[in-house]
Amino acid sequence: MTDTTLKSAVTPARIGRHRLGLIALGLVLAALFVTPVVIGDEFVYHIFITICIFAALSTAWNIVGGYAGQLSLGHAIFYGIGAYAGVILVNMGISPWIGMFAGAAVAVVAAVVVSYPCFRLHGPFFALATIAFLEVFRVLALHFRELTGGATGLMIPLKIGWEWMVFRERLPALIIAFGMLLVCLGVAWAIRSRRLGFHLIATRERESAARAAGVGTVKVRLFAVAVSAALSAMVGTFHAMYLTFIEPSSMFSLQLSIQIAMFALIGGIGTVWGPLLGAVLLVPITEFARGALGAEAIGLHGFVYGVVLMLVVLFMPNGIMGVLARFASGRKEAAGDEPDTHIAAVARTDVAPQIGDPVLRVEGLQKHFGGLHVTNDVSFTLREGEILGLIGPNGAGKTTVFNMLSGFLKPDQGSVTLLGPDGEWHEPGNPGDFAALGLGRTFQIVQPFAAMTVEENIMVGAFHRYHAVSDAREAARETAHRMGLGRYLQDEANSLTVGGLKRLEVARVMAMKPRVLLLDEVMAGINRTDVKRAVDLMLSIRETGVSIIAIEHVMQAVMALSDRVVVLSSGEIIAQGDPQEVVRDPHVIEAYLGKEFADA
Ligand SMILES: Nc1ncnc2c1ncn2[C@@H]1O[C@H](COP(=O)(O)OP(=O)(O)OP(=O)(O)O)[C@@H](O)[C@H]1O
Repeated sequence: MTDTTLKSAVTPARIGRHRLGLIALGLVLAALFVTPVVIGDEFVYHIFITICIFAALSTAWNIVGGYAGQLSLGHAIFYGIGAYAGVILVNMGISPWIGMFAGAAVAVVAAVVVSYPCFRLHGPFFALATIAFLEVFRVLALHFRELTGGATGLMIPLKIGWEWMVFRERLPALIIAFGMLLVCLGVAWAIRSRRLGFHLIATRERESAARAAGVGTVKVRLFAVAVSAALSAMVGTFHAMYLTFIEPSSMFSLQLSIQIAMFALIGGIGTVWGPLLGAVLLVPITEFARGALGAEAIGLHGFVYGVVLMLVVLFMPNGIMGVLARFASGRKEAAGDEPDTHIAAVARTDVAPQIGDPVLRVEGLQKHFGGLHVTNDVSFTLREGEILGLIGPNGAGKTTVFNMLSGFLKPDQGSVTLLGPDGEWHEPGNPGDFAALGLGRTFQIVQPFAAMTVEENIMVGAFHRYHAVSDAREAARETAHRMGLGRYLQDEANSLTVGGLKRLEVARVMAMKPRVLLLDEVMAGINRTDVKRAVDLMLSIRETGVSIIAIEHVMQAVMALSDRVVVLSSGEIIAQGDPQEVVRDPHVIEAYLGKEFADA
C-alpha cells in the first residue's frame, strides 16, 4: 500500500482550512498582547490582563473538565491554594516566583487527595462533590486565621519590582499574564496532541472501551488533574500579586469556578483553543458593562454569561470551536457502507488451520448476580490460531463469560489464565493486565469514541504498542485500510453506519495486535455482504496466528468460521466440539428451539 493511499483522506483543501484556522487563532493571541500596548490605556491594560488570566485558568480547567470529562466546579481550590501560598511566602520575605511553585506542589497534593475518591462519581455528582470540597477549603481558610488572616484577608506588602511581581506600570503584569497564558496553552496543546490526550478523551467518551484498550483510566485522569491543579495554582499566585489583596470568599469562590468552566463551554470544551476564545468573548463584555454601569450593575456579568450560554447551547452546542471545526472539515455524510478496499478473502477450504498449544484456560467459572446464577462451572481451553464459537440462546451468559475473560468481572469462583508473551501462565486481575498480556475484546454494543475521528479511534488501540503519535497513526491507517475503513479516516466515528461501527470496533482492537481476540456479536445487525466480509476478515486474522473466541448468533457464520463450538445454556456448557456435530446435538436443538422440536 502506498503512502499516498494512506494519506488520501486528508485533502489539501482540509489542510488549507486548518492552516487558516491556526493563523486566525495566532492573530487573536498576538492581538491580546499588542492591543493594550498600542492603546496604552490603563483600563484596556486591565481588561487584557484579566482576559489572559481567565483564559489561562480556563485552559488549565479544560485539561480536567474538557479532555478528561470530569466537570469540576471546585477548581478555585487550586487557584486559592496558589494565591495563599504565594502571599504567605511573600509575607515571609520569599519571592512569589518561588511561592508559585510551592503553591503548585501543594495544589497537586490537594488535587490528588480530593479527586481520587471523586472519580467514581460522574456528571453532576462529581460536580457537586467538587463544590463541597471547595466549601471545605473556604472554611479552612477562614479558620486558620494566623496563617490566612481569616475573613479579614491578607494584604500584599508593597515591594515593587520583578522579584515581587508587583509593578507601578501595567506592561510587566501583562507580560507575565500573557506568558502564563502561553504556558497553559502550550501544556494543553502538548497533552492533547500526545498519547495522554488520546487516552484522556477515550476515557471520557467510553471508559470500558478505553480500559479494554489497555488505558490506565484512573492514572491518566489523576495525571490530568495534577497538571491542571499546578497550572491553576501558578496563575492564582500571580493573580493574588496583581490584585494586592486576597480573602477566602473571593479566592475559594464558586462563582470563579463556574466562570472558568463556562469560558471553556462557550469557547469549545475539550479543544485547545476553546477556553481562550470563550474568555476573549466574555471578559470584555462584562468588564466594559461593569465599567460603564458601575455599582448599578452588580451581578450583571452573571446575567451576561447566562444569556451567552443559552445562545451557545441553542445554536452552537460544541461552542465556537465546534462551528470553526465544521468549517475546517467540510461536508459530513453517513459513511462506512462501501468499504474502499477489498478485505483479503480466505476461503474456508483454502487454508488448513495451524492450531497450536493452549493459550487461554478457563476453569470452573461461577458468577452470581444476587440470586441469579449466571454461569455455572464453565471450563474450556483456547488454542493458538483456533477460532472458537461461543453460542447459546439469549441470556445464556455468553457476555458475562467474556467479561470474566477480559477482567471486567471477577468470577465468584474459578480462574482465567493466559499464556503471556514470556511463555509463562498468568492470572490477570483487571482489563489493563489482560490487555498487557495480549488479549483484546470488542463489545456487543459498539463503543466508539464519538468525539474522535475514525483514525483517532483506531490510534487509541495502536497506542497500546506505540508511544509516538506518528507510529500509532501509521499503524492505525494500515489497520483502517485492512478493515475497509481507509476512506473514512478523517470522518467522525459517529458518522459511520452500523456496519462501519462494527468494523471500527474490530479495527481498534486489531491495532493492539492482540494474541487472543474476543469478538462479541460483531455480525449482529449487518447485511449479508458484510457478514461474508467479516467471515473472510476473521479467517485472515487467524492466519496471522491470533486465537479468536467469537460470540455469534449468525449460524452460517459460526459454521463457516469455527474450528470448535462451545454451547452455553442457562450459564452451563451443554455441548462442545466439532460445529457440525454440535448443531445436531438434541440438547443444543432443545436449548434453542424447545423440547418439542428436539423430540420431533
Ligand atoms: N450486571 C448484571 N446484573 C444483574 N444481572 C445481569 C448482569 N449482567 C447480566 N445479567 C443477567 O445475566 C444473564 C446473562 O446475561 P448475558 O448478557 O451474559 O447473556 P448473553 O448470553 O450474552 O445474552 P445475549 O445473547 O442476549 O447477549 C441475563 O439474565 C442477564 O439479565
